[in-house]
Amino acid sequence: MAGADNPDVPAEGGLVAELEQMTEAELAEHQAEVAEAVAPDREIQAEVGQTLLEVDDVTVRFGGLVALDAVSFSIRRGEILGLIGPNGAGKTTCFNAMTGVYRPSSGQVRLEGEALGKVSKHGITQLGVARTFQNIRLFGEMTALENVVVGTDARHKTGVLGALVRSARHRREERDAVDRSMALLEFVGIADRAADKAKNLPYGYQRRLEIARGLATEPKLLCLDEPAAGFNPQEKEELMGLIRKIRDDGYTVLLIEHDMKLVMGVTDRIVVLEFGKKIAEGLPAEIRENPAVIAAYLGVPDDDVA
Ligand SMILES: Nc1ncnc2c1ncn2[C@@H]1O[C@H](COP(=O)(O)OP(=O)(O)OP(=O)(O)O)[C@@H](O)[C@H]1O
Repeated sequence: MAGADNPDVPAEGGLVAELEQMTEAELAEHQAEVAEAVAPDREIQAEVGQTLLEVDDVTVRFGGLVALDAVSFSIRRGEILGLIGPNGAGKTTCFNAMTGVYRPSSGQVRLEGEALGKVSKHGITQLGVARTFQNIRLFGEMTALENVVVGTDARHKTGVLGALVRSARHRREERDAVDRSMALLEFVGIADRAADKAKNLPYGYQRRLEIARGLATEPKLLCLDEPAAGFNPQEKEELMGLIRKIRDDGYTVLLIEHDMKLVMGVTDRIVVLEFGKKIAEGLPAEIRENPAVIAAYLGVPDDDVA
């Protein structure tokens, strides 16, 4: 496995120094190579705008509490969809119903037309839905690079036997995984700390590492649960740039976020939940003017809104 002694991992600062010495043309070519490595599945771009995932009349109950009440919406390929609503509105429950953590009490979630009701959490990841968590969940004792390499496992084709005998395919997959993981770390802007243990990374780096790990599974849909929590305004600005870059690289993104400015600034469309029900759906400009949304947020300070 990759690690501090692995020759594939550049020495701290090595990559940054290398990039600084490149001409503009070399840098552009290098960035195109990184983008290609990050999203190898280019065909997804051809289908931008088609429905990727449908939440169809989904209800989730916890005993007597209806956390999600007959909610329906679609996520289209190539868009950044914002899922917002006051505290307790049902956003995380919706994420959990989409990613197999909870099973809907009724209704269906479908990915590319395939019902996910009986698919395991791992199976849903393999079908192409990745997520990050409100509370960061990294392998603290592993390096940043190793955390991302682990994420690529969802795509490996070699079975246990192939891995045990270290077949040629297994070795190639391992090499490709390290290369792609390095490209992902560079893509999210933390390649200079690839060899550091995750637990020793600054908070903002850990959040970016979670995103890199999600992208490592080559998801059709990347779900981000409050990725800007705890960020200062400049970090939020940079995160918005990264989320746009992910979308521009061909991915589809679902975003739960508490910061209204960030949500309005980065999303293509927004779905609003309140008390488990969908109360609005539309373009950011429409949502901002929507009377039901304004009423739902009345009295909620600007930076506590999502
Ligand atoms: N596992 C659970 N068991 C019981 N009730 C739950 C569970 N998960 C969520 N709930 C309840 O369901 C409702 C919706 O919660 P959810 O966490 O989905 O809201 P949210 O919009 O993500 O809120 P926040 O912005 O505070 O994270 C809340 O009333 C919550 O207390």
